[in-house]
Amino acid sequence: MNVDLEHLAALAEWDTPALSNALDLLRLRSFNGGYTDGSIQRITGTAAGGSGVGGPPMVGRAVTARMVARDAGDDAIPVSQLHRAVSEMEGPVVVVVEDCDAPPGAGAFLGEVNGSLLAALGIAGVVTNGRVRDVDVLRDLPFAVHAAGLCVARSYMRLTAVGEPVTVAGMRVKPGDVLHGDEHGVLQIPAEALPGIFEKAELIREDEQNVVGWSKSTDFSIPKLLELRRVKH
Ligand SMILES: O=C([O-])CC(=O)C(=O)O
Ligand SMILES: [Mg+2]
Repeated sequence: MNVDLEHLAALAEWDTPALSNALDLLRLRSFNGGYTDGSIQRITGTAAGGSGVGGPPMVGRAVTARMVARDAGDDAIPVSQLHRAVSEMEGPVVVVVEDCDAPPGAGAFLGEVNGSLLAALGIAGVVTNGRVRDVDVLRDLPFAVHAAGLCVARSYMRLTAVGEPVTVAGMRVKPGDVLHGDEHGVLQIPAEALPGIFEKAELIREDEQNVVGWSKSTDFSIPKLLELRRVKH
């Protein structure tokens, strides 16, 4: 499905909880899927020098890859395949790397060198269930990094596939999928949710702000609270 790039820019105005609520309202997917499960965190933000805390959301379309690192093997493919896939994707790109080792994290794909090359290609972020290194440099690169944590070594790291569906932190991702990420995690936005998601997000924000505003107002009372019926789903 085609994605309007203006809609991608508009997604960056919202945080992941708001967009997730709006997706629930649209009922385009189950309530318990389509987002990362908390086993990965935002390691760096998108602002120069940024930590994982604060900073603008990451928005882009997925370019996918698989890697292994724990043991030696002769299944490596050239990293140029990834660079080609990034350069051919229309719009901002989030590179999604599934670390296929069990357990993952023996060696990093993303560090200073791979990160600098991807920065030169203008990517919006990297999402991996694996680990990353050279974190001081990653903090200064102009894209967000979501990963399971940091690691020391490269080990036998190599890419083994590009352009295949992958699963990262419980989230299934296909090439071209729209991803939105912030401190809370990464959310997949079904293309058919655009542009309707914005109206739903506004509705929910109004509803929530009414309740929050009331909780702080002089009109608030415990009897009224006990009468309040907020039923979801
Ligand atoms: O050695 C690797 O490929 C990973 C890494 O640290 C870098 O990209 O700088
Ligand atoms: Mg390095």
